[in-house]
Amino acid sequence: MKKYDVFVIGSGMAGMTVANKCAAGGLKVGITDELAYGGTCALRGCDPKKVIIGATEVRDFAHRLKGIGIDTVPQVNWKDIMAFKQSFVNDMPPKIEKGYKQNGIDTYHTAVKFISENTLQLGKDHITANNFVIATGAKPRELTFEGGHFALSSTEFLNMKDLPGSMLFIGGGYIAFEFAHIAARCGSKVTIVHRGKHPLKNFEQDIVKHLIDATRDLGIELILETEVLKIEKKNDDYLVSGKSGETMSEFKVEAVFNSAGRPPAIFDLDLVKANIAYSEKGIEVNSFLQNTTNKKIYAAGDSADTNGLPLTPIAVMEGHIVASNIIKGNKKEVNYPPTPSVVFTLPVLTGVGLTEEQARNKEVQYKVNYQSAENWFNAKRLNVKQYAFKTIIDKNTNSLLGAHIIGPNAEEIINIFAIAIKTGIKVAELKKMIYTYPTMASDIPHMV
Ligand SMILES: Cc1cc2nc3c(=O)[nH]c(=O)nc-3n(C[C@H](O)[C@H](O)[C@H](O)COP(=O)(O)OP(=O)(O)OC[C@H]3O[C@@H](n4cnc5c(N)ncnc54)[C@H](O)[C@@H]3O)c2cc1C
Ligand SMILES: NC(=O)c1ccc[n+]([C@@H]2O[C@H](COP(=O)([O-])OP(=O)(O)OC[C@H]3O[C@@H](n4cnc5c(N)ncnc54)[C@H](O)[C@@H]3O)[C@@H](O)[C@H]2O)c1
Repeated sequence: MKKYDVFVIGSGMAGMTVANKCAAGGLKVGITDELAYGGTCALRGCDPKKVIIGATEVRDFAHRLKGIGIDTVPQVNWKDIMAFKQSFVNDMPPKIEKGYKQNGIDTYHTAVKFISENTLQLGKDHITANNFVIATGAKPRELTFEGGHFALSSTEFLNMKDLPGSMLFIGGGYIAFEFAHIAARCGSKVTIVHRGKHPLKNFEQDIVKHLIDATRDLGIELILETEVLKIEKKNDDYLVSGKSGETMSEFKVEAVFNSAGRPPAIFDLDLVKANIAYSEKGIEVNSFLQNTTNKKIYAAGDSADTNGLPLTPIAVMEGHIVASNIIKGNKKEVNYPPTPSVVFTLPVLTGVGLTEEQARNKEVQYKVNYQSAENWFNAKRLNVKQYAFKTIIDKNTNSLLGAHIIGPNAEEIINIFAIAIKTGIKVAELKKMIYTYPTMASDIPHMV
């Protein structure tokens, strides 16, 4: 039986970070993944999505300036942008595996299961290790209603050879909004069906309202307070049934996508055999990211039940903490800085720190600046309809508690607000900074 100091399950951002750092720290490391090395972000998430969005940004910008400087709005060439996207995806797995080999890491390509507290079944082989790291990420929620299996995943969206003429997204979260905007700008007729009253429920709802307007302006049908309960195949189409109160509604589309959430990918690992405590949210861990019941086990990224958001930078951060605790003993406790989060629609929606509702529920005196900035120079020169912000300021310390923006380049600007919250810089100081002009950042002093 092969024995390792550390064996990592899952080669996404979390697993890769742990494996490379532990190997650099002199430990004997093995890693396995049931899919190609690279994980969700690089192969079927953030990166390929962002490459495709590049093309839709050109179309969106041209559309805004049509008749005021631009004559024709270009079409997105789906096949070409998909080929460009694929060039990034194809590069990753061999590059990552080469890096592992150079670092002396043993590489495997098999799904694993625990057979005891310190043994894994890997194909026909057994492997033992002083520490195991569960970094298996998350998978699309299984849709258990009738015909749920007809719904395609976000991965299948990112691999579509041709764009269907119409499509429906189940659930109104990140994936639905981002992919719906891509598809609508590439010419598909899109519907989003969300069960709750408020889509993107963890974002500042006054800012989400502007995205709802922009989404409907784009021609996307956004159906709220409706739960999808059935999908039927009707010749080449799908009939999707939803329920809102006592009212049933039906939608006929060429493709249906499952954007109903992503639970942790831990339920096939036979965790009980290894005495590993877990919940629906992931592997249960203490502040060192070590499992609460089996001390040989650590977890990082989307598969760990932590207070960190299921986002790439958090997976990387947790990976570093796990590696450090394995190498040097439990010394580093996880402590999440203010985490900016982005919905890559056009316009971009983003936020960091407390929402107004969260501030209300805390014992803190705060003031709110909420304003539409559609008449500001930046909105007018770019001809954007949706540009708005909400900042929440602690009245006692005069520092920022939260910032929420929809508008051009908001995905970049929000990082400045994240630094402001983390450092506790006074609003007066933030206002006194010199910002390049005319840029989106030059609006910051007027937002606080
Ligand atoms: C469509 C989409 C878009 C996203 N966009 C963004 C974004 O723009 N920004 C952002 O910050 N985050 C984004 N995310 C979230 C981000 O991708 C994840 O938070 C991040 O990839 C988590 O990294 P991880 O290492 O925990 O898991 P993963 O990257 O999912 O890696 C886990 C790996 O474990 C493997 N695995 C699972 N089970 C087993 C098993 N039993 N045996 C062996 N291997 C196994 C999987 O094959 C996978 O490769 C997006 C997610 C999706 C789905
Ligand atoms: N830009 C980004 O950072 C980014 C982009 C994409 C995905 N992600 C990550 O991926 C995760 C999963 O994204 P997601 O969009 O699938 O999930 P999500 O959790 O953001 O949203 C899913 C929504 O679907 C609703 N829903 C579930 N079943 C339904 C049904 N039968 N009918 C109607 N509505 C239903 C839920 O109420 C929920 O609000 C996110 O939590 C995020 O961490 C991040």
